[in-house]
Amino acid sequence: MSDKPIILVAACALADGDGRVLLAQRPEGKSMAGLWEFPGGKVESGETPEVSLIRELKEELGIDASASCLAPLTFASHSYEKFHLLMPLYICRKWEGIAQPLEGQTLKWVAPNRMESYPMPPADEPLVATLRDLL
Ligand SMILES: Nc1nc2c([nH]c(=O)n2[C@H]2C[C@H](O)[C@@H](COP(=O)(O)OP(=O)(O)OP(=O)(O)O)O2)c(=O)[nH]1
Repeated sequence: MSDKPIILVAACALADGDGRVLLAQRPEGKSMAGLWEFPGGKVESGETPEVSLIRELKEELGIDASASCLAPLTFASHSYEKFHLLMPLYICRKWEGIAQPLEGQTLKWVAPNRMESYPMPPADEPLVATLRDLL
């Protein structure tokens, strides 16, 4: 049993033609500031994870993705102090536009075997191996 709320966050590994993935560094002032994460965010009421992710990719990066280009990859299930995070991670290899840091974040295209140089939230650490196997 857990009395923590389950927070649903949809996230995406955007993968370029060289097998690199886009990481975003959480800005100062946010929880877990300075850590590198996959773009995405909380699924809001009335949204599917895919609709939420398409909205977040537009808001955070200015790119257009379609649901048909979001493939389920893996997920994180991790207990933080105040909530339990359930985070489906999609992979997307095709989108329109060029990713830009529209919300004060720093962006970096990183090969999965170099991700240990980019500290990530604890929930994300087990996900990196799946990316390394795939890309
Ligand atoms: N987008 C994203 N969020 C992640 C990842 N790993 C991880 O633990 N998270 C957590 C951080 C946040 O607590 C939550 C995402 O919330 P959010 O993106 O909608 O909101 P936020 O950054 O303003 O977060 P917060 O201030 O409410 O903590 O999921 C990840 O790889 N990508």
